[in-house]
Amino acid sequence: MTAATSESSAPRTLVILGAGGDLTARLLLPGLASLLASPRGEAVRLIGVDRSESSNEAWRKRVETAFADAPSKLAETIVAETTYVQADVSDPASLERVLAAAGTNVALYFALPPAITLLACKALRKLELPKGIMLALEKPFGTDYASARSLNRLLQHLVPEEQVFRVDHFLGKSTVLNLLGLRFANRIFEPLLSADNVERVDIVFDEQLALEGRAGYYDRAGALIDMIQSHLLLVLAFAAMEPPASVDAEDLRGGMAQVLRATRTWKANGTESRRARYGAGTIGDRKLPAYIDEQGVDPSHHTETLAEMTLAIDNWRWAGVPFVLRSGKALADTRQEIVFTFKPVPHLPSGLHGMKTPARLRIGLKPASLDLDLMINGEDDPFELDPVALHAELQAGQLSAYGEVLSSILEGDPTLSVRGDVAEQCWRIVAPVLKAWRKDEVSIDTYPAGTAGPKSWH
Ligand SMILES: O=P(O)(O)OC[C@H]1O[C@@H](O)[C@H](O)[C@@H](O)[C@@H]1O
Repeated sequence: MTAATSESSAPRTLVILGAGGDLTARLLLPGLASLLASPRGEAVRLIGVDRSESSNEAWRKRVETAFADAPSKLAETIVAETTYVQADVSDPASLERVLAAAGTNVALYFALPPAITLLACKALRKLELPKGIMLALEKPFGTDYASARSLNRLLQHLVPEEQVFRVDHFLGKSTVLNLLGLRFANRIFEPLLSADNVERVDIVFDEQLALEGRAGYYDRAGALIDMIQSHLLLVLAFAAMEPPASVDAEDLRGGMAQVLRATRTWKANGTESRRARYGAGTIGDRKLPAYIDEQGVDPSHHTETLAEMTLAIDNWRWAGVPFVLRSGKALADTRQEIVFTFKPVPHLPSGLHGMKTPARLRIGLKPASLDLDLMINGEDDPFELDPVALHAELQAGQLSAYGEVLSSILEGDPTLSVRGDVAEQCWRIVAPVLKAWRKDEVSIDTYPAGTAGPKSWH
């Protein structure tokens, strides 16, 4: 695997910019703990950086609390040694202090909103960076195609591409990575996965979770940018890419870029897309207000909480097959899967009857599972077809998705991070839909929270 290594053999120092934030507490620190407690854990130094005044002691307590669920010797050492630096990351002098504290073998994790990450990168341009420094950036990477391109250009001035980690935790999900083994290590599915046999592909990520207090971020993003522009397009890349020669960073990311470059909205103007927003409702025993009544939401943003878009892939393998990507919040069920629906057989022998559902291959993202839906001869009337499902439950990986992502950053292996051109392609693909929505060419529907979406969509 391609690995950007530092010459120093000192343990890597992970510097979290935005240490006081929600992402650090909810995902990064628990992810780090899961990595440290696994056989892949290695010694690492940790420095927390934020603009608010705090102390080493208070920061240590936060780390200790976040590590509580996955204790390990390595975690104990980190807690004992970790330090906190108060700094304004947009100020070069402050960042210089941070880098001085970090030493030589450094990974800088920007756990910050995109606008602040941009300011921090601009400030870094004024400094001499330690050789081999890794820069890890959270999604969303830019706010559109143009801003993603200019952020990429800025990063190019800072470090070589293999030292940039555009984090998308879906690439760390064992269930997404399963696609590679399933497709490329078994002869039985791959030859079938093409326009010759597949009628459509659905990539669905429906959640019961609602806004969960994230208005500050979500009300500007919405379901399309939050889930489809980033995560689901990467899942599509894994589901549709050509078999790569290897799974190293060059081949895998090259394969993803190639298929995404061939991907476009089904209609050039993006008006085949659909969007909706939840109204008041109940999920289980949780009563939810309408999205627009959630705290911090500005109704004038017209933010959607459910988005669907249909894509075409203009290449030999997939020409004419619709890929339907959909994700929403506050829905009745958690349905998170990739479904390949196969075309009808060329000829059903006359006399065999009762063909109800097409054959389907379903890959569950949460929980990890594999299903093959088939029609076979029924028990009573041997010429009557009945549906049958072959079902396998798959083991989820030992590491959380963030544990996997952090492991690759600490090892300096960019395979599971988003390459710059891939991030740009993802923005290019959704651009017609964003434009159509801004111009109100696609109406915004509503659905009561806790239902399967707008009635008109069924
Ligand atoms: O199921 P996971 O791994 O938490 O991923 C889904 C989450 O992914 C995040 O990136 C989105 O911002 C969330 O809105 C979403 O809920």
